[in-house]
Amino acid sequence: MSTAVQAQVLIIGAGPVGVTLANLLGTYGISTLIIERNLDVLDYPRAVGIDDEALRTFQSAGMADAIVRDVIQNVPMRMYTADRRCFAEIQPTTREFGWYRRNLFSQPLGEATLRQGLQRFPHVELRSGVELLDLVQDEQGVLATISDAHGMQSYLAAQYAVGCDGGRSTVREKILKLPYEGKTHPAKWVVIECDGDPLDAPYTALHCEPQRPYVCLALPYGVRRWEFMLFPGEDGEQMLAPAKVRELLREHVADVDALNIIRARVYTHNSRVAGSLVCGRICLAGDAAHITPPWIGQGLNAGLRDAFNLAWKLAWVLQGRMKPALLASYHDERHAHVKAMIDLADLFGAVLSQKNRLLAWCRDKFFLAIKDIPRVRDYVLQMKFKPMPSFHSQAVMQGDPRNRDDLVGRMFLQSLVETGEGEVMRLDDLCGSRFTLLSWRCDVLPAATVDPDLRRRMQAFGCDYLQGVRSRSGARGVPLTGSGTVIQDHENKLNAWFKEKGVDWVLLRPDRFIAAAGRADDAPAVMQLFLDRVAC
Ligand SMILES: O=C(O)CCc1cccc(O)c1
Repeated sequence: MSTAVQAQVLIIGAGPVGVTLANLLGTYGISTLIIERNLDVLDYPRAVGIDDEALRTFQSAGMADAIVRDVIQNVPMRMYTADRRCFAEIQPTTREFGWYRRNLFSQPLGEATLRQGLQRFPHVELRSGVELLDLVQDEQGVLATISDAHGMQSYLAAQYAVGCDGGRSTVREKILKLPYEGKTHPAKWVVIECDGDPLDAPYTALHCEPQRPYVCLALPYGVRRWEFMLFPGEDGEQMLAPAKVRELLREHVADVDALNIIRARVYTHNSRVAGSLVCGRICLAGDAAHITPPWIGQGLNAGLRDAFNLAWKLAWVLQGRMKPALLASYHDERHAHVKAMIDLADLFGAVLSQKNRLLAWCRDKFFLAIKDIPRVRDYVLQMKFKPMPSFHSQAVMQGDPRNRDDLVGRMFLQSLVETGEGEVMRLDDLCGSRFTLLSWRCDVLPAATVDPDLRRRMQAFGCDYLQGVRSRSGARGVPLTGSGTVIQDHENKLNAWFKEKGVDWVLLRPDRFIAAAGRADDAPAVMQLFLDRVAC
């Protein structure tokens, strides 16, 4: 067996989270090796929901447009009472982060697209048919023992490893021996899919019928999915018999015998999170780190948030820009949010899959009674119940009076901006894989007064300076200049945001979270402080 440093990062598991992480690391210039036990992408859809934060993550990896080609965007979710009246609809109108908030995708197609994305990077390699046998770490790095498809064992060395190896993660269970805290819900569900969608129902429908709660949704390219709850005493495997499957569908389609059923599977809902997401040089992401019931379509999205949060931190540490201790912020920032999402999904599940007829009747009466109260309707319709990440960690600048703590740790909006060359583009595409100091209608780093060493430190840290101005400000045809790169607010959204928040600048991380924010005069001092805290 031979040992060589194979990569800066070793990813175990090439599911959607592992491959997204590899795409992001590839974008940041990090040599990455991703190993996967299976030879191919699994050919059946599991997760279906892709939200706006996930699309923003793909955008950062240069993959959003390719992914969206196979996505149904802006799909509502409706909830129905026991007697089939719609008592709530979720269809957010916001595109605050540049994308629709509720979208449905086909996981096998999405994964194939993400794998194609890896081919852009000579420094990223995917090895399939490879199983992890062991993983050890010391102060220098990690060493994996692997076995290939022929049973040949060898070693792989890397500086960091990330376990993206699913709910039954070897990295979490066998290597790190971490608890997977939470519960497995007692009810099993049968998931059935057919092609040639027989229904005209382009939304996700949650049917809260106590006699058998079920979910019905439309996936890309004419696939229709149903998920039926099973009752105690109903055997999952027996319910997959073709006659049983058609029996489940009989009252939901006109001609059940004409359906082309392409798959039927049994699954259980889990609500679990690993005790820690960072153990020295080994991290966990995706289902290896947490697992969420599907009710609010957040399982995969949570994993993609992990990838976005972790990728730049690994890159900055590996490139010697950021202190390695800052990697701990990955756990701090993700663990709390994941827990909040799981709790919300559990609450949805408990309310919507109520089997007690009296309680279900009370629920329906209650929701029907409040559904037309404008504030309630807006709260549900706009998905305001969704817990948005809000970080308090070492990787954001909290606790300095010159800094706006209430804005720090939240995701910044994304709008269209116009460059000096007149090109209209999404803000994130302009920020690229960097930190961005974005000022609004002022120069917060004027060359005449600001220590040139600060600009040098920012540059070395990987931070650019953009100066935002109102659209069509200045004289017609005269280029706008400043000590930063001047951009125009193409949609007037930055103007509204900065006006409402009352700050003159924000410091954006590569994952588009606000690391610091404040008034013009304070920017140089806060920037110095931030760099003192995080930079090497
Ligand atoms: O977000 C969506 O539209 C789907 C959410 C969902 C709910 C219940 C089951 C499931 O597989 C997905």
